[in-house]
Amino acid sequence: MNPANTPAPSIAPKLKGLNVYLIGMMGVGKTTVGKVLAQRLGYRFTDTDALVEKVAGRSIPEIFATDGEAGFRTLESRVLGEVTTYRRLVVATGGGIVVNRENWCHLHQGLTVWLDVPLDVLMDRLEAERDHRPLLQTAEPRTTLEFLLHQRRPRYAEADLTVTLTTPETPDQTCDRLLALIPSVLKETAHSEEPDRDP
Ligand SMILES: Nc1ncnc2c1ncn2[C@@H]1O[C@H](COP(=O)(O)OP(=O)(O)O)[C@@H](O)[C@H]1O
Ligand SMILES: O=C(O)C1=C[C@@H](OP(=O)(O)O)[C@@H](O)[C@H](O)C1
Ligand SMILES: [Mg+2]
Repeated sequence: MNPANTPAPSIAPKLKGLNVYLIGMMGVGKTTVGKVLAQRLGYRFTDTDALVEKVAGRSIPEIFATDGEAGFRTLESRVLGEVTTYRRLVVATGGGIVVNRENWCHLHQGLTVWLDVPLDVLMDRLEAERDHRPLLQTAEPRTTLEFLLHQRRPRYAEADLTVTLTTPETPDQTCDRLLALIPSVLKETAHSEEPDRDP
């Protein structure tokens, strides 16, 4: 296992340029862990939420307010399609990206990783950040989160890898466990090496 913050040079070549897509509920740490993972792999990091905001020129709450969830999902699918034309990316996705079946055509081109974190931990983490998550602007955010997780769990379970948080750990420790699991799902012959393309 790698000590925290050290690169993982032996894993990156095994990925042969495949993008890594982090999926899971709001608050599981896709954005936070994704940044660390990219650093460790020597990959670039991107976040579909940030790309949606850039394309729209508005924040996610503003997009939901003006165009509704449907408008947001259209933009999200579009940026995901664009992201998949690049290689060597760690991609933090938005929690609901798994719901649209067509998005899986893109996600399945890379390695998908479900970060699974208990609901209580999610609620604690999201308490101070609910303003940034329009879907949690309800009278009973915990019930909402529980309902969404129930609906989405079968989709998240389609990931190539699952990393479940059982005890509190840092994003680096989550990365350690994830990096250790990656070789188990990579076939030696899968995906030939191709040169990088500039964005
Ligand atoms: N391993 C962790 N331990 C404690 N807090 C974390 C951890 N990972 C993420 N967080 C915190 O949880 C919140 C949500 O994390 P974020 O990366 O935005 O999740 P997501 O992108 O999955 O919605 C942030 O405040 C972040 O600092
Ligand atoms: O779960 C969802 O449907 C959403 C999750 C958010 O991203 P995070 O999962 O990064 O919070 C963001 O895409 C949007 O608010 C909708
Ligand atoms: Mg995020």
